[in-house]
This record gives sequence, structure tokens and C-alpha cells, in this order.
Amino acid sequence: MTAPFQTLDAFRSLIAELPGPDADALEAARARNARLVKPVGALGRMEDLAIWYAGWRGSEVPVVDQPQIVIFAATHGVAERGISAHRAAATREMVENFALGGAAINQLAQSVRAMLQMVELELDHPSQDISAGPALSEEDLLAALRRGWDAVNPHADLLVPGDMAVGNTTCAAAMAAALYGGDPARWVGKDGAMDDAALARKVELVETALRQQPDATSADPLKVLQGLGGRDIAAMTGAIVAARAQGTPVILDSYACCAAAAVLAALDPAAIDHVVAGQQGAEPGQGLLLENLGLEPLLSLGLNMGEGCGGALAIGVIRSAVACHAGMIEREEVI
Ligand SMILES: O=C(O)c1ccc[n+]([C@@H]2O[C@H](COP(=O)([O-])O)[C@@H](O)[C@H]2O)c1
Ligand SMILES: Cc1cc2nc[nH]c2cc1C
Repeated sequence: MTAPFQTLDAFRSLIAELPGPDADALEAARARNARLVKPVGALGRMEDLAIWYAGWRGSEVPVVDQPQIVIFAATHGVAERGISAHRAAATREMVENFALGGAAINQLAQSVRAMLQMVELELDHPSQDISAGPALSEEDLLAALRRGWDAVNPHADLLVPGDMAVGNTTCAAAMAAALYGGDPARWVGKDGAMDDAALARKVELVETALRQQPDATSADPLKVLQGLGGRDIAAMTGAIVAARAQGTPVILDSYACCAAAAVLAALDPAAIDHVVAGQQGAEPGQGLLLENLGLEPLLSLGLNMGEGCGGALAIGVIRSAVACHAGMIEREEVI
């Protein structure tokens, strides 16, 4: 679907007018759930998920048939600043792996029967180091939002926005600090293998970025995205909104993906009503971000990953919830 906005103001207006869930489908799904052969509430959050999914799909008894995972690959200026356990070149290497089918996400996509696409976002043009100035120009932000929107398959009935972009947990931490405040160090994590010196550099870089960019404050969430984010995070933001516009529920995955959702929630809390948190990963800031967004993760498997992996796993949970809702018989059918 081609992005229906040519300016950031048009993108803002679109967010103010997003469609809600189908009230009739929601009501019918709730009623059906109450009739199924089980004690009411016995399937816990699985019941809520099935009803939520039914509302967004506009059907009392929906199916999860064509889930889509999109990996947005981008390069970040901060990746050269010693704030990651990974070399900046790992982004390109992983892009090749995705294409060869050898990465974790390839296996997970296959095992949950999801479409998998990869979108390379100007890998030769890293976003600016956020401690030096805005990550993206307005033009680049708009272009990345549009790329994200265009990546969403019109037939997808569930979307996982994934990311491959060394350095993006630093950007996600800076965005979270700008949106929610508090000591920047609270938002910064070690991404597994980082040593203490790298962690200290990462905290300092986030502090410098927030000082250097007074414009990138929570007063304007799109300025937070432009100043402290990057192409992958902007593309995920566009994809989440595109999914909403076509009635496709979204599963959040990584810290960066949650930061994209946080930008939308700051613009309008209802803008992420079609979203669930697929997982809590190992980055403590991501858990904090989910708490601030009021989202309870479906899974907590200690992933330190990105790529859409946690979201992919959560497809199985939602598909199972929806399958119970559709396949179970109603009490009066019991003989
Ligand atoms: O979001 C997370 O929980 C997460 C934790 C560890 C690593 N990642 C992935 O690793 C990359 C970012 O890590 P870093 O340390 O370079 O900021 C990026 O490609 C993410 O998809 C993501
Ligand atoms: C270094 C590295 C970083 C990653 N980030 C997400 N997947 C990844 C895979 C590798 C190998």
C-alpha cells in the first residue's frame, strides 16, 4: 500500500483520524467467548487476545492466516562510537544472512508460517551520531516513515516489525529518556556482552545527545524520532500506523520497536490500541518502556536479539488464542 502522506503534518493528521476496532465484532466475539466450553476466564489472557484480534479484524470468528514479519535494516552513526558489543559491519553481514535464510528469524518465520521480508534502508548512509546532532533530516524521516508504511502487505492479518541495526538500543534508550524522563542511565542496557567501559560510554552518549538536542523533547514526539531515532525506528513507526489503517494488529518485538510505538503513543495514546507486546527481552529499558506504555509482554524468554524474533514467537500465541476461540464448541452444543 502506498503511503498516503507526503508531509510530516499529513502523517500527524492521519494519526489523529485512525480507525478504531469494529464494535459489533468485538461484542460478538465477547459473547461467543462467554459461551465456549470452559469456565469463563479460564484461558486467561488468551481470551482477551482472541477478542482483541476479532475487534481489529472486524470478524466474530477470525483466523490468523497470513502473518507478516518485516526486518528493517539500517545503519547508525552511533555504531562507530564504541557503544555496542557488535561491529557496525554486523548489520550488513546479517542482511546477507537473512537473504540466505540462515538467521534465527528465518527459522522462526518458517516455524510460525509467516511471510518474511527485509527492507534495506540506505545502508550506505548511516544516520548522524545523535550526540552530534539530529539522527535524520526531516526529509529522511519522512522517507523512512513512508518506506515502513509501504512495506506492510495489504493482505497481512498480523504484523511484526523487526529490526537489524547495530547501535539502535542506544537510540531507543535516548528516545525513551526524552519521552519519559528520569536518569538516562535507567534506560541504557548492556545488550548482553558489553563491558562496563562500553556501558559507561553508552550512558554518556545518551546524556550528551539529550543535552545537544533540546529540540528532541517530548513536546514533539516526531522531533524525538527525528533527533534521536534512525531509519529503522522511523520505518517501524510508519509500519505500525499502516497496519492500523488497514485493520492489521501488530506485535511489538525489540527495544527499538517499542520506542517506535512510544512515539505514536505520545502523539495519541489510542494510536497503539491495535498493538500487543510480544516479548520482554533482556534490555531492562525495554521492560520499563512497556510499563510506561501499559503493555504486558506475552513472552519473557530472555532474548537479546531483535530481528523480529520475539514477535515471531508471539505469533504462535495469538494464533493459538484465535484457534481456541474459533474451534471450541459452545456450551449448548455439548451433548
Ligand atoms: O531490543 C532488544 O532487546 C535487543 C537486544 C540486543 C540486541 N538487539 C539487536 O542488536 C542490535 C542493536 O544492539 P546494539 O547493542 O548494537 O544497540 C539491533 O540489530 C537489534 O535488533 C536488540
Ligand atoms: C552481531 C549480531 C547482532 C544482531 N542483532 C540482531 N541479530 C543479530 C545477529 C548478530 C550476529
